Amino acid sequence: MEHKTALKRLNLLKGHVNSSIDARREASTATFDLAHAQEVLWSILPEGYFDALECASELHGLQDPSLHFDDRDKLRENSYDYLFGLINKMFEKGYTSPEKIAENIDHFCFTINSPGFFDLHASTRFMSHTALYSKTIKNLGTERHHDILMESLAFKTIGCFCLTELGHGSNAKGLETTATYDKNAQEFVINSPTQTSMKFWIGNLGKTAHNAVVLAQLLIEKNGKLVNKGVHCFEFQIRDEQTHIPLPGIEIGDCGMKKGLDGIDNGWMKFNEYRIPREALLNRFGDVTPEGEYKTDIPSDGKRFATSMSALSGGRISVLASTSGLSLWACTVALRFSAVRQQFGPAENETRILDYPLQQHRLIPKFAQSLIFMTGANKVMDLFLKNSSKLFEPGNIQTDVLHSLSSNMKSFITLKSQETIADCRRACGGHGFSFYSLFENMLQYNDIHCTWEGDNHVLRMQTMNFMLKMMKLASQGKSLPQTLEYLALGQFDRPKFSGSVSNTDDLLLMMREVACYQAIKAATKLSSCGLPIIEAFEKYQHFELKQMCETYNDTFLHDNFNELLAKFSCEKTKAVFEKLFLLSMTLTIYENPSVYMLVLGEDNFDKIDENIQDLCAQLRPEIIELTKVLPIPNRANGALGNEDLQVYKRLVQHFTVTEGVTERSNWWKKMYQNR
Ligand SMILES: Cc1cc2nc3c(=O)[nH]c(=O)nc-3n(C[C@H](O)[C@H](O)[C@H](O)COP(=O)(O)OP(=O)(O)OC[C@H]3O[C@@H](n4cnc5c(N)ncnc54)[C@H](O)[C@@H]3O)c2cc1C
Repeated sequence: MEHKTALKRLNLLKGHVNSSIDARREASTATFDLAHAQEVLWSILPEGYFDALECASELHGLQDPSLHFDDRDKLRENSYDYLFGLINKMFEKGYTSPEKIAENIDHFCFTINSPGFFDLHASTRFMSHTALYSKTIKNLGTERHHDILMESLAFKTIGCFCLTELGHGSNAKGLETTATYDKNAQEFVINSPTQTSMKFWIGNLGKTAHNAVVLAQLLIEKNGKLVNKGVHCFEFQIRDEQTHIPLPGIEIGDCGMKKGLDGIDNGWMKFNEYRIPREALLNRFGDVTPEGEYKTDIPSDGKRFATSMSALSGGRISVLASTSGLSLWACTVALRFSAVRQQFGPAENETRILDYPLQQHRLIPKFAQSLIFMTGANKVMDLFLKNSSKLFEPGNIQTDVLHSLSSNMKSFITLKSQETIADCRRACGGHGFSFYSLFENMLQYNDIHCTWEGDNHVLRMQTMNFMLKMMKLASQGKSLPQTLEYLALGQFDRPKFSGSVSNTDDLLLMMREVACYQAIKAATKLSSCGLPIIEAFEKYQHFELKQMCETYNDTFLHDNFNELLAKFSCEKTKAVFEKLFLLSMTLTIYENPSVYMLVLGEDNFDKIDENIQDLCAQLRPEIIELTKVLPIPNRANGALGNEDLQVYKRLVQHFTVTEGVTERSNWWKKMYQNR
């Protein structure tokens, strides 16, 4: 989309910005071209990002998420209103349609991340319904599931995706729900045979979903015995259309109190001999004939299951986009607040806390790092969309590359974002603890990003396995996927750094060499420790193997940002982004001394500290204007982070609109009982 159109739309979302003295002062010190910076950065966003935001801005009551502090039930209702309101507006304006979404569900999901700035619960609903439920029908279903797919994409049927059970989540192959084929009735009988087999944690299930995709062990009868054909997906109705009560044979409930994300109804479900038609099986990769015979083109149960699950990477990539957005959002709020907040110094003109080097060191490097995360997330989205039509092709290496890359990135970035958001909250002192700062919302939402769409540690193990396979290819001189080409450097010894720690090319080369060295070191450790491979893998998972994965992540992210720098045509603007790039690399090195100290040597490592200080000081005059480069709607920045920097005025506005703030409590008499 044209940058001008995007800017117009983002301005729509700003509301009226009354420029304050603080805001004018900060804008006056910046040296880069804001419009050019936006043009470059927004060019990597998925097409349609601003369509969804524009529709969101037109919905009543969505002006400021920090004014939404309803009770649990109201939050849930509101998030549904938002979901339906937004999608209907997008249909009305012709920005999308059920048919367009069907062409590429992942693309739709990537664009629908943006309205999350207004309501994170509604974003979750979109994801549970579209990225999990509808997408599974599309990927694993066939022609016979077309109508139900289109109903779901028209948002007439709301669905949920039921993999996790009380006893199993990560180990999906171990789940216990059964689907036994009854050839006389040509039906499957769904059962929850044990307490631990009840479906659990399922988003949209507790109170709202009409239908479900349920994963269950498929059992068919052969020679008088039940044979398990492994985990398969089934799509069926779970609630009565007239009463919304669960159908006979199904029990559904709410998972109860959670540590947050109350606007989404996570639910549990138990089956007691619940019968569904044979056609409910999503039969793209395996089918049961009416006579009860199992048919498949992929005979290996393991391969069939892996193929079925492979397209779920899209959900994980949405998490990447969301977590990097949350991290930048938190930095924006904390930086803007810090540019106004004054503590100590001369009585008549106290110092702004962002002018203290300490506050700069806490926030500016995190901003740089989060920006690198965001560009990396968008790169993976782009790669995924370009390859999405081929992801199911047998033997397509790109499927494994994308799966391992996105798993690895999710495992590191969600955790770093969590630290960043928590740091930003503390960097705002007491006001960071206020609901109106929005940090608590961000923290809760990002926290679950570390677990859903695959537990971070479990995901990282999958990357470890893939990388070890790639190491074998590298040792045989075979070609490698582009993201892992550095493995061919053959860096057996610890690299020796001879460049300058202020030169991004030198640091980038070092990062690649270190990543290769760490991978060779990990593979050598595994093969030489004398343990069986599985034991060795488990023993070194948290050490050498983790470092192999972390340096892969660092290398991918910084290589990618380096490519983006080539898109800047304005030298002054490029210079500012080069500083951010150097700062992010420097922070990465600083945060991982056990890997980088021996490579750089003590003297160079000391210079890293100095570089952080210098770069923060150089970026201080730019940083508040830099927050405007982000595609975050201003209205979503709560009381502390508005672009107009009128922090105190907004805080007072926020806490005074809360119902009953100045009223006497209804238990006030108790205050007098001891008198
Ligand atoms: C709010 C919320 C919404 C959700 N929505 C859905 C949904 O819509 N649909 C759905 O199907 N599921 C959903 N889930 C479930 C979620 O996907 C799982 O909780 C997640 O995949 C982690 O699985 P688990 O709970 O089985 O964790 P576990 O695998 O039991 O993990 C527990 C701990 O054990 C560790 N661990 C596990 N295996 C190993 C190993 N081999 N070696 C070493 N350590 C290990 C993990 O790292 C983790 O720290 C949701 C969960 C939540 C909380």
